[in-house]
Amino acid sequence: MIIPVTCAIILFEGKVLATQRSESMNLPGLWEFPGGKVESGESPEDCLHREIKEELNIKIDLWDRWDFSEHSYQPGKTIQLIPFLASYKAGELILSEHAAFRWLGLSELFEVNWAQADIPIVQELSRKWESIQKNY
Ligand SMILES: Nc1nc2c([nH]c(=O)n2[C@H]2C[C@H](O)[C@@H](COP(=O)(O)OP(=O)(O)OP(=O)(O)O)O2)c(=O)[nH]1
Repeated sequence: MIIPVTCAIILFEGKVLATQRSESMNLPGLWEFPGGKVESGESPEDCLHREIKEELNIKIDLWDRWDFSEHSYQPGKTIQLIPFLASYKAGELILSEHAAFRWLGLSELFEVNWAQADIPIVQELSRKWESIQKNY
């Protein structure tokens, strides 16, 4: 089974938002880009706007969609993580599900314990960091 999950790489003032999964979530304590499972009939973009509003109470603008990263945490169940580059638009950040958040700069990207599926995305972000900062 492949489970499509969207996530937002949210940029603001030269940093990127990372959120820590709480004890009530799967993969507790691990860090991720916020987002969630795509519901049936929903576009990845609509899913991301909905999840970000629910989880963080903020609005974002979506930019590029990046290639997905796949990881199987359990046999027979593969997470297909679909990343979108995004920027913070409006609203006060209030966590409703996560345990914590951090705005990370380039040198801090690997300070947190990322969920496995996120690691290739964080590596890509690190490689593209300078050009991304020029464009967004
Ligand atoms: N949102 C998100 N989930 C991720 C990331 N990396 C990663 O492995 N995952 C995994 C954790 C979960 O197994 C799954 C997403 O499920 P979720 O629990 O966040 O999504 P959801 O709120 O729609 O799910 P549910 O509680 O309604 O079942 O994908 C990531 O960067 N962001």
